[in-house]
Amino acid sequence: MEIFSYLEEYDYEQLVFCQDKNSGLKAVIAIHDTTLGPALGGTRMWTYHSEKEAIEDALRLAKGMTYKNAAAGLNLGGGKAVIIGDPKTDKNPELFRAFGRYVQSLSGRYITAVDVGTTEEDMDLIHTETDYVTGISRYDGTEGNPSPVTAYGVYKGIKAAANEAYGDDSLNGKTIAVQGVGNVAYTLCEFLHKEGANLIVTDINQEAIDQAVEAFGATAVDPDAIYDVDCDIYAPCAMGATINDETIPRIKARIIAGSANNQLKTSEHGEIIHEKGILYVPDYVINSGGVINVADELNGYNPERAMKKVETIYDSLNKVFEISRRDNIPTNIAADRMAEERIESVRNSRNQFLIKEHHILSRR
Ligand SMILES: NC(=O)c1ccc[n+]([C@@H]2O[C@H](COP(=O)([O-])OP(=O)(O)OC[C@H]3O[C@@H](n4cnc5c(N)ncnc54)[C@H](O)[C@@H]3O)[C@@H](O)[C@H]2O)c1
Ligand SMILES: CC(C)C[C@H](N)C(=O)O
Repeated sequence: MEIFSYLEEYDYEQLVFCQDKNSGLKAVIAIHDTTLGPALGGTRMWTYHSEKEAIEDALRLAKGMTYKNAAAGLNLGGGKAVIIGDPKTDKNPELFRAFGRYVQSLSGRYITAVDVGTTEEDMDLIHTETDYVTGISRYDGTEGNPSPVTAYGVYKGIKAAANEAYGDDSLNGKTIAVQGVGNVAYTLCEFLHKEGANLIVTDINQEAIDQAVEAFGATAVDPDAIYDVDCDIYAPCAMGATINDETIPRIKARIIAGSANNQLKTSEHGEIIHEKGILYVPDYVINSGGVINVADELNGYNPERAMKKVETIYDSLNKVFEISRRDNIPTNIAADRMAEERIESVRNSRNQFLIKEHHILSRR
């Protein structure tokens, strides 16, 4: 991988390598674009098979956050961090403190949060070294964990998609195949079950499957079988790139809508499913509830205000569907257009020199 040519191709601003021998920290922070404000995005801890895989993940996820934050109407840019390691066995307080010091060294250009493999407790440890962290436990009413709010936004987004595809947003009687029943998807299943949807679930963790079967009367299938099931909606809620050449011919759903980041292996896969008549709900729009929630901490957390903003995911998706229909383009391209227009309009209005720019964090 030629790093500088990759950064240039997708216009990344900064890539930071963080190493601390004592704690075993090996992390990468990627900052994609700070036109709209400081880059906000979570920290993922994962057992990457290679350093290249970790760098690529950080870069792809950071770009996704630029689009997510822009589409959600937040005054924030996009960034993401990955820590190389097994979240079950490689965590220690010093590792997160060391990581926190690297976040602090960026002076607010990057603000971190929870992602796969990290928790509110980890954010608290990071917070001992830096203020540039959200999702910590001191905020009343949130518990710091954005997953339930993300789940609510995904639920609203699935309803918007049902309305677009079927002319009615009720999910009663719809069969929904949920891939990965972790933090977000378990709460999502609660909403879907309450509304009368039939659930098919899978996970690589048998305990998570058992819980969903027990609580929601879900039907369990093996991880690879989820692509073959008869369903109305496929909800990818585990890792990315599950919509690819191998899986598309197998997916029978009319709608693809879930919480996972970077669901499409490449943008071209969005075109292929569009041509097949599958309604793809752009991941970074439907799963923006969590970042909307933690971003509210930057203004002094107000749960009602945060939830009101999360409700707007329904309307944002309607806008995406409208652009897609109007211009006859895939929904992923329509969402990109919406986000890029917002970034460009701010970029163009920021052409005056200011001695000291106003900073979103100045209110903290
Ligand atoms: N937590 C949030 O607020 C939030 C916000 C936006 C996006 N997301 C994205 O949503 C997805 C889920 O996040 P989460 O916080 O629920 O994570 P999580 O780790 O709690 O849940 C993921 C689940 O997927 C399972 N899984 C992993 N690989 C699998 C596979 N191949 N097949 C089936 N199951 C598999 C895991 O065992 C786990 O139960 C991630 O892609 C994350 O980036 C999360
Ligand atoms: C809470 C967010 C800042 C991070 C979250 N994992 C996301 O991808 O949106």
